[in-house]
Amino acid sequence: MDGNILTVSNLSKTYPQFSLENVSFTLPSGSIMGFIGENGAGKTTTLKLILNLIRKESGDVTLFGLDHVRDERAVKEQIGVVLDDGFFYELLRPGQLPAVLKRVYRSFDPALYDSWLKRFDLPAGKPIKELSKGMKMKLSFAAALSHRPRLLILDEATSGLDPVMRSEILDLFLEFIEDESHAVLLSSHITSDLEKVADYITFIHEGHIVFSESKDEILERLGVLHCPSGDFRLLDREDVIGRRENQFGCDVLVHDRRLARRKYPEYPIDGCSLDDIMLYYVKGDAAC
Ligand SMILES: Nc1ncnc2c1ncn2[C@@H]1O[C@H](COP(=O)(O)OP(=O)(O)OP(=O)(O)O)[C@@H](O)[C@H]1O
Repeated sequence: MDGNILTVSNLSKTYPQFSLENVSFTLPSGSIMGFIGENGAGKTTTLKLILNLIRKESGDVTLFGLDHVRDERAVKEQIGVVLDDGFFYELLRPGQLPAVLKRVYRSFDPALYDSWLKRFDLPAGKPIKELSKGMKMKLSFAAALSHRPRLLILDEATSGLDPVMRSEILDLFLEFIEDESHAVLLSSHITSDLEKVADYITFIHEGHIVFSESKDEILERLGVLHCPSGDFRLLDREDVIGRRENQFGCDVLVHDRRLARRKYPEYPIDGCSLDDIMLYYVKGDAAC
């Protein structure tokens, strides 16, 4: 296996009104990747394709050096999954889950599961359907972590949690990847969380990958230039990702803020956030 826990190559899937086209990215061991994109961009579809929960049309997915379809059992044994679309065991109680989980995962560790229940303050005897959304999410984490996976795949898994619990889960991710042989892939709309913990950001827009890059590099490179609306046409189009008009003029997301500072010293240029980047790509207008 190379240094990547996950390699996705040219993954495609077509629904009647949506297609995911040639999605490719790699997730190195020892890292956390944030998967971002607007509602309906294709995040859940990509994660479900990786997990072989839905059938791909074309492309390859390799996890731990294994093929995700041919070696599905061995691959699943090493993944912890938390999806946002409900918990499957509503009628059971947390204390009854080990009986189910040990049939699914050979390496399921009941003592480890109990320790997660305690750490998350979860009642073993309460029916799952009576737990709050946040408690169900925490229970999903306990279940996902108790077979000692090497990769966590999480779809909007922190959105129902309060800020204190979210911060605890983010610390848990950092702890999880510490030994360099684990990794986390998480989709989230809470980009401030990703700014705190992600090493890489993969941005998907309308079924296409816009970029998959080191978070620090992307946040250091891109910037927002402010100019009077009439001056926008003076900028080289190749420097511009998108622009937004406001009452004071025009804000322009540029590919390289250092280069833009040299080329356009008359205009102020700021750094940008992941939210800015999504907003300009999704809603920004690049036309003069
Ligand atoms: N089973 C399906 N049949 C038809 N279309 C589907 C199906 N599942 C998803 N889609 C469509 O695929 C597109 C991408 O959906 P997906 O759930 O992957 O987006 P997402 O990026 O996870 O969005 P969100 O942030 O809202 O969760 C949407 O237009 C959705 O309607």
